[in-house]
Amino acid sequence: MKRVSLTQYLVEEQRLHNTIPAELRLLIEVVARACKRISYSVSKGALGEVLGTADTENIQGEVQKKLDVISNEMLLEANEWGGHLAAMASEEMETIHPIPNRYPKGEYLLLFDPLDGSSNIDVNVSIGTIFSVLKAPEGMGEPTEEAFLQPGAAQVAAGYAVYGPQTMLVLTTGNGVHCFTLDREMGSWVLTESNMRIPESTKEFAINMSNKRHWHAPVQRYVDEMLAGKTGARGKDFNMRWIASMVADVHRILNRGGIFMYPADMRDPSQPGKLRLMYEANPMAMIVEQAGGAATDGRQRIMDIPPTKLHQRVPVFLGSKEEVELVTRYHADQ
Ligand SMILES: O=P(O)(O)OC[C@H]1O[C@](O)(COP(=O)(O)O)[C@@H](O)[C@@H]1O
Ligand SMILES: [Mg+2]
Ligand SMILES: [Mg+2]
Repeated sequence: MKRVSLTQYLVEEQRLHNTIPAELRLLIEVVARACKRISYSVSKGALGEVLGTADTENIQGEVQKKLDVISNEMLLEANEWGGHLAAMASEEMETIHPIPNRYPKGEYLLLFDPLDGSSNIDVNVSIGTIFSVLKAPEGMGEPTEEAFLQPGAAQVAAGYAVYGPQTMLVLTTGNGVHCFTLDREMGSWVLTESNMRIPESTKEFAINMSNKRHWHAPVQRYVDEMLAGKTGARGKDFNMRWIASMVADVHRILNRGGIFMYPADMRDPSQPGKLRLMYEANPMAMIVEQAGGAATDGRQRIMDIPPTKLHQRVPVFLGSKEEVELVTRYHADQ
């Protein structure tokens, strides 16, 4: 197999398609380097004293795990002096993190969920890092939170690293979705799959079924019809998977199809769903669409939602196109 490294891929992509200016390439390489460091920490587990809680809460009132904090620090530290960013924002921080004045600055904004799937850290199940890159608005001056409030359609790059049996980096810069596997001996990311495509139809769904009693009618209807199997309205049997790490669930769907759902429910109208628009839904929506799938909040395309705040939550339905369109239609029927 001819080995193509992440750097070679990025340089070649710019040469052929002009989609990755040097600044963006260097920024992606810094993020990938930070993910490599996170991967090494994750794999050390108890030996690296990285498991367990940090005894702190993040802005969303969630108890932080040590690895949430460590991964956040690694991403901040790596990207602060890279010279390609104006500011960063993280699921784990209350507000934005402008690049300190002692470092050179650039024209991009970086958002991340440093450690996705926190509940799986201590049980040795796949977890990940999700990131999204925006261009700072022209003439922004000092970075503000408002500068980050751009719809997902404005993303110039999005990706995730999954720390599983293998560590992989899945990336899009708007020209397909490509997967790189970490070669631990060489310390490099190697292109192992180009132009990933999500099958349009599927027989597999992912949802936290324990919330069923709280769901709204369209989601009840959609899932009930799948559960009814061959003799029900859908005329086929469905299988279910729920890893409880969005990164790992989306990675499965990218590889073999399926629909992933984290709907809003009737518990707390002030919290429409669990997942965050800026750090989870938007980057994953860009990846899924670039792979031929679809991503909605049940009513509209996720990437068209105008963000109103940094830590905004949204309902998420993403994956194989036919299924996402069907559950979105059920919402419209209501
Ligand atoms: O605990 P639940 O309800 O199954 O939720 C699982 C979902 O929560 C998340 O873990 C939220 O992400 P964080 O771990 O970054 O907070 C998703 O990765 C996952 O899909
Ligand atoms: Mg997450
Ligand atoms: Mg997280």
